[in-house]
Amino acid sequence: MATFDDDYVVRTFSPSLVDGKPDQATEAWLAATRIGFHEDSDPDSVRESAIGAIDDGRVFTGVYARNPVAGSLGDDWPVGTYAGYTKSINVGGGALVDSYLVSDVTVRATHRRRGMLRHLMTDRLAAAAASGHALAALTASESTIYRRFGFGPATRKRSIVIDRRSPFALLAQPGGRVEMASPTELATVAPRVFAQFHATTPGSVDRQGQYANAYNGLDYGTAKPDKNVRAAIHVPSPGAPADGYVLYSMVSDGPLSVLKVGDLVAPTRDAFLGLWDFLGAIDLVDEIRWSRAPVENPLLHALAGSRDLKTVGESDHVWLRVLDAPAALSARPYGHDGSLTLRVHDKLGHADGTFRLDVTDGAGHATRVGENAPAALELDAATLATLYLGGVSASLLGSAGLVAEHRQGALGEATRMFAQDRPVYGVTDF
Ligand SMILES: CC(=O)SCCNC(=O)CCNC(=O)[C@H](O)C(C)(C)COP(=O)(O)OP(=O)(O)OC[C@H]1O[C@@H](n2cnc3c(N)ncnc32)[C@H](O)[C@@H]1OP(=O)(O)O
Repeated sequence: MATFDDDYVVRTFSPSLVDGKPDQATEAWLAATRIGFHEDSDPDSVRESAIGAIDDGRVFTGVYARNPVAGSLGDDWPVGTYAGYTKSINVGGGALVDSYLVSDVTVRATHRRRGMLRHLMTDRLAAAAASGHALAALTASESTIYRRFGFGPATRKRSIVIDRRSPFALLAQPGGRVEMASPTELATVAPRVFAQFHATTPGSVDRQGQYANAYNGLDYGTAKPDKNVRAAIHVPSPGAPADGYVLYSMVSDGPLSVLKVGDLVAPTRDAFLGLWDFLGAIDLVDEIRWSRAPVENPLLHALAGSRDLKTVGESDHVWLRVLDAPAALSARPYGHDGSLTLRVHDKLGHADGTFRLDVTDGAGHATRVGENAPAALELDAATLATLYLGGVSASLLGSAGLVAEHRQGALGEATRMFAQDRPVYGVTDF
């Protein structure tokens, strides 16, 4: 029986431009990912993706058929694609951990279910672990694919709709002031505000280079002027730099006039409430829709008419993967002191073993201990990833049947230890 290597050759390379355009390998790789995600091959989008990928330091991996069928897409078009790069993740208390991000995973329909994803994921995660990454992360197209590779859902997002046909009023008046901003102003404000959000929000993933398009009033994908987008900034006091911003646009949905919140980044209470006060004050709006709302949303509690806010969807957002358990567990701060021994099962091996976590004055120190050391909790690598960030409690994961408690009270202890002092949330799509 033919092996993977008989049929395919795997090439890993850095994307590059020649005379401002993606070189042949880069262009073919990007065009192939667009087939996988049902996106068009607009040359502007392909160029912008290449520029963004270079800015991020992405490494592309392509799987190429050794014997392509005559007349099929060119030999330089991969039948499988995969990208990896490094960005930081806030793991709590302002601790940022450089993590290995996985993106653009596609396998051509004519080559699927032959183990190509498994081959790529196994090989690339091993390389990421060998290069010293303690964590990997991705956002998933489907929720049933990545658990088998040790990824667990770590942050969630909500889609909300606010009925603006009822009066919009906040219970507390925010400080500071909101004004509409020009795209040029936003290009300076947005990266700084996001950096503040990223430094203070557990679960935040640093943003990729292509976000600069949105900050400049351009379409994220094509870098063409986005004529529908509007921007506003929040300023905490006269003359102070802006500490929050929102990008939004108006769309029609049948008879409804809808304000769509595109990107709202507000690291402070006043910025968050001030920007919402502004959005709620815009006339000729029937609904406000926001698809990146936090699960623990202050707006629900801030609204006088809280029933006007409806959650219309919720899903997993960032999936984490622990590649080095002692390093990852030692990197984040903890809400409660204590000691826990965790037995972790990991089919890919990276986080497999028994680990003792000691927390003193909120600082964690984790070490690998002997396989036979008595463990208080037992879980698989995907569940460890979910537990790690603190967005889901150990007790809840225990109730879901994902953590076995071998010492009475250990689930409660882990719940207190892993709790974050701020809601776990992120505003980066990658
Ligand atoms: C991080 C990201 O980029 S998310 C985006 C992922 N890409 C997409 O959704 C684009 C469209 N889909 C595809 O390109 C492909 O179908 C992929 C990448 C999802 C799967 O690629 P394949 O090469 O067919 O997967 P492969 O044959 O290696 O399967 C590996 C395992 O995952 C499972 N699997 C693969 N696809 C799916 C799926 N859609 N749902 C559930 N399980 C799946 C397989 O059953 C197999 O399980 P096993 O090894 O435990 O028996």
